[in-house]
Amino acid sequence: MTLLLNNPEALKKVRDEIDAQVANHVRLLEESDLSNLPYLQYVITETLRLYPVVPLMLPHESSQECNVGGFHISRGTMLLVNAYSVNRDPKVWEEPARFMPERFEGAKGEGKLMIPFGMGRRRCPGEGLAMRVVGLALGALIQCFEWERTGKEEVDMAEGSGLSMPKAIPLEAMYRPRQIMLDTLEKL
Ligand code: HEM
Repeated sequence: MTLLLNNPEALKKVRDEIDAQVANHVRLLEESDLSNLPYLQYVITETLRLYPVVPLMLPHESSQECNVGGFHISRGTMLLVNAYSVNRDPKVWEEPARFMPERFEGAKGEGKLMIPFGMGRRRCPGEGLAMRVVGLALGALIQCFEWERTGKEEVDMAEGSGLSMPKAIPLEAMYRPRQIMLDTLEKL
C-alpha cells in the first residue's frame, strides 16, 4: 500500500482493473476474480521483490561439503541467503531499486531469479495461500476506499530492523469509502 501511495498511477491502474472485473461495483472482490487481475499480481510480486518479508530467509545448514561461487563451504555450516540482494541484482533487473510492476507484464519476468519465498525443498509451502490472501486483502482495500498520502512528500520506505524487515515508520494514510461502493459496503 505504501508503494502504491508513492506511485498513484499504479494505484489507479489496479483500481481500474478491479472495477473492470467487478462490473457495476455490486459486490466485493472474490478469490475467483484474482486470476483475472494480472496487474494486481504484478504489484504484489514487485513489492515482494523490493521488500522480501524474510530478507535473509531461514537459516540453512550444508549437509555436505561443497563449493558455492568459489567459496568453500564445510559440512554443517550455517548458511543465510540474502534474498534482498538477489532480488535487486542489477545484472538481472533493470533499475532494480525502482517500483515497476510492469516489469512482470506478459512473460517479461520469466526466468529472472527472485526468491521472496525461498527455493528448493525448503521453499515456503504457504506461497499459494499467502498470494491469495494478500491479493484479496489489498484488492478489497483498493476496491472499497479512496487512498491518499497525508502530505505531498512520498511516504518514507526506510526499513526497520528485525527478521521480517518491518517499516521503520508505520504507514499513516488517509482513506474514505468510495461513493460507488457505499451500497455494497452497507450490505456487508
Ligand atoms: C507473504 C507471505 C509469506 C512469505 C513472503 C513467506 C516467505 C517464506 C520464506 C522466505 C521462507 C524460508 C524459505 C527458505 O528458508 O528457504 C518460508 C518458510 C516457511 N513458510 Fe512462509 N511465507 C509467507 C507466508 C506463509 C504462510 C501463509 C504459511 C503457512 C500457512 C507459511 C509457512 C511457511 C513454513 C511452514 C515455512 C518453513 C518451510 C520449511 O522449512 O520447510 N508461510 N516462508
